[in-house]
Amino acid sequence: MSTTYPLTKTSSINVKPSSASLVVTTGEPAGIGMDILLQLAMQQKLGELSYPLIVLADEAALQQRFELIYGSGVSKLSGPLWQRIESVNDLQQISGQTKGNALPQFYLLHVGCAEPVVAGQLNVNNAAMVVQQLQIAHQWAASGAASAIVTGPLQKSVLIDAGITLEDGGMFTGHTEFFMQKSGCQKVVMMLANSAMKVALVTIHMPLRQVADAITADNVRQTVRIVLNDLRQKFGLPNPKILVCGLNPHAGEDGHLGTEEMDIINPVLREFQQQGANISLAMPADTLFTTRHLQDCDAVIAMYHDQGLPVLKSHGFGDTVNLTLGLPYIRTSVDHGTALDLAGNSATSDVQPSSSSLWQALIMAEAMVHSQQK
Ligand SMILES: NC(=O)C1=CN([C@@H]2O[C@H](COP(=O)(O)OP(=O)(O)OC[C@H]3O[C@@H](n4cnc5c(N)ncnc54)[C@H](O)[C@@H]3O)[C@@H](O)[C@H]2O)C=CC1
Ligand SMILES: NCC(=O)COP(=O)(O)O
Repeated sequence: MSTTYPLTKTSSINVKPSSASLVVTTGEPAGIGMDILLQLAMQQKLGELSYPLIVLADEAALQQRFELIYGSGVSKLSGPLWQRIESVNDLQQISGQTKGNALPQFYLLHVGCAEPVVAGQLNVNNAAMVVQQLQIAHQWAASGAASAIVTGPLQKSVLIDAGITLEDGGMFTGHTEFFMQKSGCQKVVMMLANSAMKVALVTIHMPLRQVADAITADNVRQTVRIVLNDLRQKFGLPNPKILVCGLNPHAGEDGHLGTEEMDIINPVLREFQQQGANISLAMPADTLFTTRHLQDCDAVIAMYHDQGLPVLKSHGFGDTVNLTLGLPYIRTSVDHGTALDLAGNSATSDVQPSSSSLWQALIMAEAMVHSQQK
């Protein structure tokens, strides 16, 4: 039997009795972000979360994506997928209404695209809507109206092509830098985590040619400080063991293959060792990432993006979480990009929710909110 549209409902609804909520940005509208959210909703996963989900997306694009993936007649739909709200305050106002209707899987705040969305086709004219989602999410999290931000993937290149910049006028390089600048932080750390390992980065989105110059004592020191602090506070590890990659092959081979380890990285790491931190000196990255070293270590600090992340993703692409350490609020994200080749493709509709990075990012954000509320 098929169920007819609309998928939203406008009558009174219940929300879970909590003041906490997770705000989800769906990111690039032509990409896979909305698809994965809809899959989780269709598989009744989102209702398992302890906190209501407020999703930022263009409603027409969301409806259209649903039809592309599932067709226009759906037999599995036992309740509304979403309830449209106009502002985060609506969640508080509707929380008292209990008329016995089934809960929606999520609450939708419509953020309109300038032009119709075509799955898989980037449109520079819709880039402003992507950044608008980030601005709303930041405002809500910074004001405490939302408890955490969970981001879907965006296409950095289309934002750059649209002339969108970071707060300081610099190139739009990613969510991490966007939220850092919006929050007035001087430094945050990108960490990716899965069941095999956690990898944090000293430098994030920059050309390889600039990386060596960005490995300064101050940068390494701030990275280690933030990682230690957040492993203690967010992951409940009172004395985490951290291994640190060198920058150069063989960690510089005693200065014959580069001197950053001797001159910059190790002096900073010795400061932390002297303060009692369980942290290594710079190790050759190729052998650091072996089972013997990884099995009893809590986190790895890598010097640059493609030193650490390919190893991590080879152990769990699709169920890794990207999180930002050092922000004044919780922010988790998917590990994958916009996957334009998969957007709107019905073949993705049977993805296993437990192996979805968005699901992992949601449950990690939920666990962090929960531990903060204790
Ligand atoms: N969190 C974010 O906003 C991220 C955004 N990006 C951005 O995404 C854009 C595209 O980047 P790419 O390097 O092509 O990476 P990508 O992750 O979009 O795609 C790489 C390959 O992985 C596949 N793939 C991606 N997600 C998948 C999923 N959930 N399940 C199965 N297969 C999946 C794609 O089909 C493609 O073959 C870039 O603009 C990049 O900056 C990349 C990583 C994270
Ligand atoms: N490799 C992760 C990535 O590029 C995502 O970055 P961000 O948008 O979370 O800053």
